Amino acid sequence: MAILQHPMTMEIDLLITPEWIITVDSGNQVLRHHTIAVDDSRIVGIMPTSEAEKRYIPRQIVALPQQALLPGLVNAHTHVAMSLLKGLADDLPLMDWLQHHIWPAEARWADAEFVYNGAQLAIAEMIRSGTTCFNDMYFFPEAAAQAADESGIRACIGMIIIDFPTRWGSGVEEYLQKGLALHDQLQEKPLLTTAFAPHAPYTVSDEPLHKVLHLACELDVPIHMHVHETAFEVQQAQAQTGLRPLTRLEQLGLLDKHFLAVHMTQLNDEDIALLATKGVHVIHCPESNLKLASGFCPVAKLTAAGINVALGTDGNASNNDLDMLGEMRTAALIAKAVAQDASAIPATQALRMATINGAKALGLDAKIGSLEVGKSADMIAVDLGTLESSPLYDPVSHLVYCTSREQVTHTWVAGKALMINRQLTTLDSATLIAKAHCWQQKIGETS
Ligand SMILES: CSC[C@H]1O[C@@H](n2cnc3c(O)ncnc32)[C@H](O)[C@@H]1O
Ligand SMILES: [Zn+2]
Repeated sequence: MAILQHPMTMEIDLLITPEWIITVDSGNQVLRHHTIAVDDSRIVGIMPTSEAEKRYIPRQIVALPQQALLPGLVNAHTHVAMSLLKGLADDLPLMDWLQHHIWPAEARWADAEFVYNGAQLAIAEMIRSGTTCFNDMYFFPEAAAQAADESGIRACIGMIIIDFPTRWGSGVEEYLQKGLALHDQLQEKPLLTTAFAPHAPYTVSDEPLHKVLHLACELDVPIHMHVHETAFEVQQAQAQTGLRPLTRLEQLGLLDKHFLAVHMTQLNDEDIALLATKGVHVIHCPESNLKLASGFCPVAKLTAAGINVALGTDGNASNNDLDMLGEMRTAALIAKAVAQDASAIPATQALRMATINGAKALGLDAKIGSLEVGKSADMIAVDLGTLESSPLYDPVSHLVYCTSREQVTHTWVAGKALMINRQLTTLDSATLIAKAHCWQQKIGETS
């Protein structure tokens, strides 16, 4: 028997009707009484609910009467495996923390299993706090890639370069060769991309940077590096070479729209003009910068100069969480203090930094970063009907200034639900906690 259908009806995977849709498109729209339609991993429609109900025959319907639906958060700089070192060494400045605590611990413990277990733990924390894409820099990137692939999260995996031998390899040539092999392998993984990740100006010499530049151009992938993180870094480079690190990178030809400069707490007006002219992306990690007392990134000045500023948590050993909602709030608050201007980085701008700006930095903005027809369905739902969120005049204000990560109820990547009503679908929390305790016992005994 033929079933009569509306002439325009279409079978699709999923219809979601939240209380608010925060698009983060160019108009920063906040829509009510609207529904989002998803099919085959992509957003196929955003329209008034009454219209969507007529137009689609969904295989699944999700009603979110208290929630805001927004693009998944993009953590544009992290070291996922370092979740296993969370709280191991606190209250120290960067170089003391790295040289006397973190590097020795990594030399002892950071093998493939450590990276795989740490990455799983971090990915679970990120999915639970609304991050749908992360940009990583760490040894054994193939283990982080495997954890990301199995979990269903989107990730940009760093092909690291550092001048000294580590458990992952004997030096630059081996790192490059292993990184390129991983890049080839990941071509068949639609959610995984790669970036070159030379560690920092003080740990990577000119020759490897030349090679990175050449290969990054050939493969058309971003380059991601810690730069101008502390005053000491800049002073030491000037004393040793006569050049500020950023000037050296410019002379090497690295600065362009493929370059992601992480931290950037030490910037003068000339540096800012250079970044703007070259189209460099700045990745701001305010909580790591605060905890290590590294300095303040002048985000309001960078934004005013037209520079794309995205947000990262940095690793769990310097933050000590991977909470992008919290990072967004810290970024908005600290920008006002640094600029001595309460209007610096308003809530809409902070939300863009945590979403579309991260997507732009990673070269993924045609795919993710906003809720628009044609983009991948990387989305999160946040409960704004809680006591803490009441009353509510402006959902974007609440998302930035008064929402905790426990209010994230659902997380989707490419249309697949990775968390439903706070239950992870691809990872088992109890197993991850047990594994973390095993590592804690091993590492704790020796530190
Ligand atoms: C080459 S793998 C990444 C390497 O970076 C270290 N690291 C973590 N956080 C920071 C930071 O804020 N500045 C510099 N280096 C950092 C991490 O421990 C790995 O050794
Ligand atoms: Zn870092």
